[in-house]
Amino acid sequence: MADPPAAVEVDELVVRYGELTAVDHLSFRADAGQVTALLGPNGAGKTSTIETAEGYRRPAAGRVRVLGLDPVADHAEVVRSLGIMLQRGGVYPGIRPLEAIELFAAYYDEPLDPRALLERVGLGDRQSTTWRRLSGGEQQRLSLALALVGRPRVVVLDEPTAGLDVTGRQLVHRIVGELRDDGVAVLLATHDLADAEALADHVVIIDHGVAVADGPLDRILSGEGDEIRFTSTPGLDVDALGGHLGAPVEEVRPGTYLARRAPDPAAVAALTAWLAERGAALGELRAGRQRLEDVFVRLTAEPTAGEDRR
Ligand SMILES: Nc1ncnc2c1ncn2[C@@H]1O[C@H](COP(=O)(O)OP(=O)(O)OP(=O)(O)O)[C@@H](O)[C@H]1O
Repeated sequence: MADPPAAVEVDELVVRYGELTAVDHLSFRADAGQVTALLGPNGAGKTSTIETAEGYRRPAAGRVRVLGLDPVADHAEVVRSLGIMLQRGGVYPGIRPLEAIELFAAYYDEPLDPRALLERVGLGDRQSTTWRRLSGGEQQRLSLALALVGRPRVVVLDEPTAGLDVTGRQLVHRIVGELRDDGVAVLLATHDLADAEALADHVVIIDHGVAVADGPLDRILSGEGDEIRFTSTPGLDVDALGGHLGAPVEEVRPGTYLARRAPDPAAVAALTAWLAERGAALGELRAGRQRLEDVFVRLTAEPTAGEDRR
């Protein structure tokens, strides 16, 4: 059976600025009821891709479809189905949160209730403060509310937790979870890899305009699978430990170790017994599943001269 149409489909997309190719034959899809994280170092091409999906930029080649529509040719229709959380403003500085939400709500046939939405983003007690006097985190919350008011089927969040306190961050996490449960496609561009690891179902990592990883989060984190990563006292005898485990062990950073063997319970037991015999500490222990940050760094690190990308 054919796959259902993607909420966002990026197909061999090329975006150029003069001589510079910012996005270079990029393909990926974001589906309904899923959070798709778009990750990449500064200048990787994330914003260029998102702006093309929003219809603000024309592809030099390839194409983008949002709910099967062309974001440039069908702009008005795409904008009605798309909720975009802008990083900065986009509203008149003298406007108050409730007014802003009511103003945006007027564009839609069946908007969410503005007062309830204001409460949902934790701004119930900021109704009469003007935008310019809201704190940075409060402005972020209002931007999120404005993205949601039209009940969008696709939501684009650009750094939604940047500058938010712990409560604000938890609130964004909860709302993203609710959107996913409601069948909304969420496209999340972020540099916060802990956020991406906590929220994403699907991950696309871009580097120099090219996808260097694209797949379900679980598959990306399981990677080659055959490794145990742990932290302990720096300077452990890795050769002796390797002999004990029957696999090479490397101290990848002072106090962070990688044992290249299948992370079965026997191997973990052998490792912890070896550490206990020497009175060595055990900090973080990751068996099989890598951290998204480690995968990201490995895939996007610039190779130094004479070194291959691993
Ligand atoms: N309007 C523009 N004119 C010229 N070059 C641009 C323009 N916009 C982006 N670029 C360049 O295109 C490349 C990709 O930029 P883009 O903003 O898409 O990356 P990004 O992944 O969103 O980066 P960041 O994480 O820093 O926001 C960069 O080299 C950037 O300098």
